Amino acid sequence: MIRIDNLVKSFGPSNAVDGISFDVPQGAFLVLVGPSGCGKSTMLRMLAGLEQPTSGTVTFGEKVVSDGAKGWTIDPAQRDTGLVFQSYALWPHMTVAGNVDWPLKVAGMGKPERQARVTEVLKMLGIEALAARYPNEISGGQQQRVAIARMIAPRPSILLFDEPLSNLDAKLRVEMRTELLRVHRATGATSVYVTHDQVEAMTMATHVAVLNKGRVEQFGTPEELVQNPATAFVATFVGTPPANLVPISILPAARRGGLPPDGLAMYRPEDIGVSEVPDATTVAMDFAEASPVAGRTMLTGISGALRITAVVDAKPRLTVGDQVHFVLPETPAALFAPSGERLS
Ligand SMILES: Nc1ncnc2c1ncn2[C@@H]1O[C@H](COP(=O)(O)OP(=O)(O)OP(=O)(O)O)[C@@H](O)[C@H]1O
Repeated sequence: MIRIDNLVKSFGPSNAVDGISFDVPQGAFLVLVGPSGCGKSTMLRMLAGLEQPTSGTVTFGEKVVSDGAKGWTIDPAQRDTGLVFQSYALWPHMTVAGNVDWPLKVAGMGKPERQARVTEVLKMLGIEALAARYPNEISGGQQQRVAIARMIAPRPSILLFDEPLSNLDAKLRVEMRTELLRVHRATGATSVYVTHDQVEAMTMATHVAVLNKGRVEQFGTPEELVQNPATAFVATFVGTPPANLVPISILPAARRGGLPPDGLAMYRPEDIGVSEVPDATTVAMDFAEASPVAGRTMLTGISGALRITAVVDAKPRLTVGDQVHFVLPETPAALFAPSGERLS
C-alpha cells in the first residue's frame, strides 16, 4: 500500500503540491491526471524520492519513506520503486540486454541469475530478438519496452510512470496501454501513472486522482468519476466525450424551473437530442463539427465560450454556420455552484 499524508511541495512562494492525501491499495493501478502544471510530475518525483516534500509524509507498506517535517527522504535506489519517463533515458553505449542487466548488476546479483532474469523480462515485453541491438538501432516503441523491461527487472514493488506513452504515435499508444497493464498485473506491483490524457486515465486505472492546482479534486474509480463527479472541473474533464456544463441562466424557460439561477447544469452528451426546429426545450447554438463515433454521431455546437456536445443516432444535415437546436432532458444529471462545488 502507498499512503500519502498531507503532502506539500513548495517552490518559492507557490505550492506545486498543496496538501494531498490518499491511500493506494496494494496491486492497484493509480493514475494521476490533470492539466499541465497541476503538480502530477512533482507528486511522482516525491514518490520516487527525487524530490523532498516540504511537509507531509509518504509511506510504502509500513515504512515511512519521506517525511517533509523531519526533512529526510530515503534515497531513490533504496525505495523499492522503478521509474519510467517519457524520454526513455536508455544508456546509448549499452545493448538492450546490457541496459536491462545493469540495475541487476548494481544490485549485486550473480551472473547466471542475471542472465536468466534479463531473458525472462525481455520475453515478457516481446523484445528478446533485440537483445544484442543498441538503442539507436530500435524504434521508439521498442525503446519504451526496453525502458519498461529495465524498470521491472529488479522486481520493484512500486512502478512509477511519468507520461510514458506520450512520444508514441496514436496506434502504438493504444497497444502499449494494454501491454503496460499486462506487465503491471504480471508483476503484482502497485503502479502510479502520470498523464494529462483523461482517456488513458479512464482506460487503464483501477483508481484515479484528478489533480487541479496542486490539489486532488476527486479520488475514485473511473466509473465513480464519470457517474458521480464531485466538482464541475471533474465533470468536464473526464468521459468520452466529457459531460456538458451549461449556465442555468441560458437554459430555456421550460428547463430552468426550480434551479439556482447562477448555477451550472450538467447534461451527458448521450442524454441530449437534436431537433430540426426550435421549441420550448431547445437551446440554439452555431453548429461547429460532427464526427462518427461507434456507429453514432458526435455533434458540437458553440455559442461564445460555451460548447455543447451531443451524441446522437442519425447524422443531421448541417453545415458549419447553421444553427443546431439541442433538446435538453427534463432534469440535469447534476448541478454545480458557480464555484464548481457540487449542489446535487
Ligand atoms: N523545480 C521547480 N522549480 C520551480 N517550480 C517548479 C519546479 N518543478 C515544478 N515547478 C512548478 O510546479 C508546478 C507543478 O509542476 P509539475 O511539473 O508537477 O506539473 P505537471 O502537472 O506534471 O505538468 P505537465 O503536465 O505540464 O508536466 C508548475 O507550476 C511548475 O512550474
